[in-house]
Amino acid sequence: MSLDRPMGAPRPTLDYRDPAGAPATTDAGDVGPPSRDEAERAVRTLLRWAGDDPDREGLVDTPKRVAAAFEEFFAGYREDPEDMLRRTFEEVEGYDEMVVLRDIRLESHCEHHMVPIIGKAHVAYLPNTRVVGISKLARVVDAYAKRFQIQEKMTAQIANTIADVLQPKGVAVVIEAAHQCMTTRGVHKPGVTMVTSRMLGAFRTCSDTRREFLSMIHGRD
Ligand SMILES: Nc1nc2c(ncn2[C@@H]2O[C@H](COP(=O)(O)OP(=O)(O)OP(=O)(O)O)[C@@H](O)[C@H]2O)c(=O)[nH]1
Ligand SMILES: [Zn+2]
Repeated sequence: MSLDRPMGAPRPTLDYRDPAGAPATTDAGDVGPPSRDEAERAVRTLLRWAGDDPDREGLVDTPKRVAAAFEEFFAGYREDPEDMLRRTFEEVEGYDEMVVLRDIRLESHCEHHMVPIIGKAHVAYLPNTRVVGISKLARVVDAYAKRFQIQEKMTAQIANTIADVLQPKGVAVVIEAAHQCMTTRGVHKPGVTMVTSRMLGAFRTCSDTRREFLSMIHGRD
């Protein structure tokens, strides 16, 4: 079944570290993944650029630590979100009501400034005979969050992947997040939260369904 997809259906793109993908080339002529040593040297350069001495005791291991931190922050490039949703369960006694996972902690990085985007995601779907393990919905959120992102794209990617793999009657994703590029630099507006949503299928076409979802994520006691 096809879901209403007004903005097209971008598929997850393979990154340069995926063996199945072609190596990416940049304007600087870089091809393929840099070595860890290159990455650490780049961090040294940034430390010097910031005005500090990368050889002083407190900073000497920082390039190593930053490289290791990047492996955590950007683990999503090594994950396949579609694969996470392949295992489903059918013995649900005909359960066909909305399944909502709310308040999923979201940790991402802004692709413009490489600083954190911190917030929460709410994900819902209307099952079409099959359900998926709920942890998998949170894993899909992580797989897209742990990349360089803008919030709109991340919201759409999560919803589109769930729609493509589970083929449910509808999918809804809402993300509420604070962007450190706005709170700790630039325009300096602490407390501002960006809210994005992607509604597909019944969540898009049926206002009652959408309202039920929104009241489940916001109308709490
Ligand atoms: N739509 C959208 N914009 C974002 C997101 N994250 C950061 N931005 C914005 O991306 C824009 C980048 O603007 P530029 O003018 O290229 O960069 P800049 O000079 O650093 O801009 P300022 O942040 O205004 O200082 C800024 O307005 C950011 O607030 C996001 O997830 N979605
Ligand atoms: Zn930013």
